[in-house]
Amino acid sequence: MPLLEVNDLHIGLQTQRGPAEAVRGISFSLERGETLGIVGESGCGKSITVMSLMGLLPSTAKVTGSIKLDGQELVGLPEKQLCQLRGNRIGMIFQEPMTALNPVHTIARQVGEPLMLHRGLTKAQARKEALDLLDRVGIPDAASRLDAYPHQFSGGQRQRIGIAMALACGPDLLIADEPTTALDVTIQKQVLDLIQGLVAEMGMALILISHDLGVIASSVQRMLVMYGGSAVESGPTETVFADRAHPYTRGLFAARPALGAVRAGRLPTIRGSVPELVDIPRGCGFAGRCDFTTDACHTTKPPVARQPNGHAVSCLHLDAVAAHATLAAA
Ligand SMILES: Nc1ncnc2c1ncn2[C@@H]1O[C@H](COP(=O)(O)OP(=O)(O)OP(=O)(O)O)[C@@H](O)[C@H]1O
Repeated sequence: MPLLEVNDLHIGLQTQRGPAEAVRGISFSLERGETLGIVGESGCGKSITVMSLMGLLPSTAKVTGSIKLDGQELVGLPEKQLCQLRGNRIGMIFQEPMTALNPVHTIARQVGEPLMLHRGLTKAQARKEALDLLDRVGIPDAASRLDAYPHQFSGGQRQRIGIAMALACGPDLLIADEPTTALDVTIQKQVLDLIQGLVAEMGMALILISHDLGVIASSVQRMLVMYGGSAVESGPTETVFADRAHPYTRGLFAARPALGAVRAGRLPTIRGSVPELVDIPRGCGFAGRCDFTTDACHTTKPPVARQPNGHAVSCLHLDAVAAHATLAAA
């Protein structure tokens, strides 16, 4: 049985322009210790998808479909039971570390709290464990800083504290939502290396959200490309990188600056922008921006074409896209 199994997940939200679907029938699974990256432009539904795994959606959100953790259904689970999973079986690292940290509590209390709540440790035991964790994530001189407050740390150190909190109870699944985006470029790699090292060491499964394809390439075994609340392409990372079968995936790769390359002219962009939720076409979400669109794309949801190696693509015009790619490469 997979550790996580998401099946036909739909998430409806209330927006200023009325109710709309932010996630439109997404399915994926994750084995124990497996790593999955989710990519896509801002507003594609990446965060909403992982928030639903944590039971952290707005109370007005309507969720249908299934999310199973070790076979246990999470959709519809009462808040009290979801709370027992959050921070215990599932840990989350947020883009902005202060999302997880409370500015008025010491870091010893914040890192130790999940251990008292979920593992029944005493205050003294939790403090000792917090010290070990803070050492492990690289907080210098952690013993003398246990009673310091979040604002007394740098951004990179705050993210390390957030990582210590997420890992405190040894979760089976770690979710990292753009964990380095808010940090200085100089420390982004250190924090990413720390997460990767801990994931490997602790044998956790990882879901990493990133808009940086370089980060995805170096960090995860499988990837899922999201657009308009749907998975347009997914599969082993190297296969998706090699094939780029969906026009949206191709657009993301084309818009990526090549490392060390001398740029001649402007970088290509994907024309148009991510539509508002209420404006996403009924058929393929990408229809409004795609060069291969026909009338059918606006009305027909493309079926998923799945290869034996797990590479899956949803597009009505796969042959035309592939032929165009071959011509462009020649
Ligand atoms: N609480 C909410 N109420 C209404 N709409 C929301 C809410 N949260 C997110 N949305 C909308 O849902 C869509 C998906 O948002 P989401 O944050 O999941 O995107 P994302 O792909 O993670 O982007 P980013 O990288 O910017 O976080 C967006 O159109 C967003 O405006």
